[in-house]
Amino acid sequence: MSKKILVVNTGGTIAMSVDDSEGVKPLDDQAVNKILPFLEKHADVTMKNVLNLPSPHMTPAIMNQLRLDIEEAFEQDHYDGIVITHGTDTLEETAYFLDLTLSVNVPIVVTGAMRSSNELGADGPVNLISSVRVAADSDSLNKGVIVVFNDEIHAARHVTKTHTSNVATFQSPQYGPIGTIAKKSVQYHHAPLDREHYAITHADANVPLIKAVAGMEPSWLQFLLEQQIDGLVVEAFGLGNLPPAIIPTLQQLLDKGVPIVLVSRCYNGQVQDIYDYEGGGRKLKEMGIIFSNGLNGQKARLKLIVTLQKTRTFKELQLLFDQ
Ligand SMILES: NC(=O)C[C@H](N)C(=O)O
Repeated sequence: MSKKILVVNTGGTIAMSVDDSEGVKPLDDQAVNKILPFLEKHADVTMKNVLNLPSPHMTPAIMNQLRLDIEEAFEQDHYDGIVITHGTDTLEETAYFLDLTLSVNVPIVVTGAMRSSNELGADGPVNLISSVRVAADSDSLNKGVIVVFNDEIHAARHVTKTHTSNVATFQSPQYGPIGTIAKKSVQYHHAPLDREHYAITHADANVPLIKAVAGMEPSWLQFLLEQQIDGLVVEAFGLGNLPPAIIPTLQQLLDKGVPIVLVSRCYNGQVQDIYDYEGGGRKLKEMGIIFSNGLNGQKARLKLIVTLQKTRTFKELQLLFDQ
């Protein structure tokens, strides 16, 4: 019997077309629907157009609404798997947010396209067919939310967009893909070891992300002191070190009870409390800054938005960021 798969469309280039001036725009009617007849060979597919957004318009609040829409659709009708089509710019963020929060125990696949629907060599149709095949494969159970793109399967926690235009843009720099898609089969090589789930109600915490650069001025960060923020993520240098000039600003935020999560600008490795000079990781740890374990900045921000609903205590947040 063929598996029941729900395809939830949210927009992105997969649902856009290129015009004569080479501008790419969202289509009124989602182009993804045209792919439906090609999916039916692989599963019993239902399509729902829930949004038609370029993914730079995505917000954590919209991601949370998407989670609720998926949970509601799943309650109404039991599906064997769910595929979400999404713009690639923030695809890793929505995939990771859903990985942390979605309480649906079937394969969840996120996909998209780098080339618009009417471009030669459009990658949307093949990515969508691969995603339906992966969602319908029982080996895809218990892998967390996965991203299927360019014949590869990636864990939401590790995948990131690495190229502005190449169809092989999605990579997991630290660990590689967890599986590949062959002409006739789906093959997993390994599974993500750590799975986390947080039951949340909303996703509206105000958490900015800042990136360290050489010669950073404290005045650039004045806005952090002037507005009410719930948390902060800082992309530090290398192993987790910062310019000493910004430390007093961070200390003021900590004194106000604002949790600060540290990640690295490097896309491999983890931040660690090693360097003992001014601004070095060891000093940052002593100040109470929370060290993340290998998440990139944009994902650490989402994890902080989610975990702030559980606790605001620095020590407890550190335990959650150790996972
Ligand atoms: N390839 C894409 O989907 C990029 C597009 N700007 C988006 O994220 O909506």
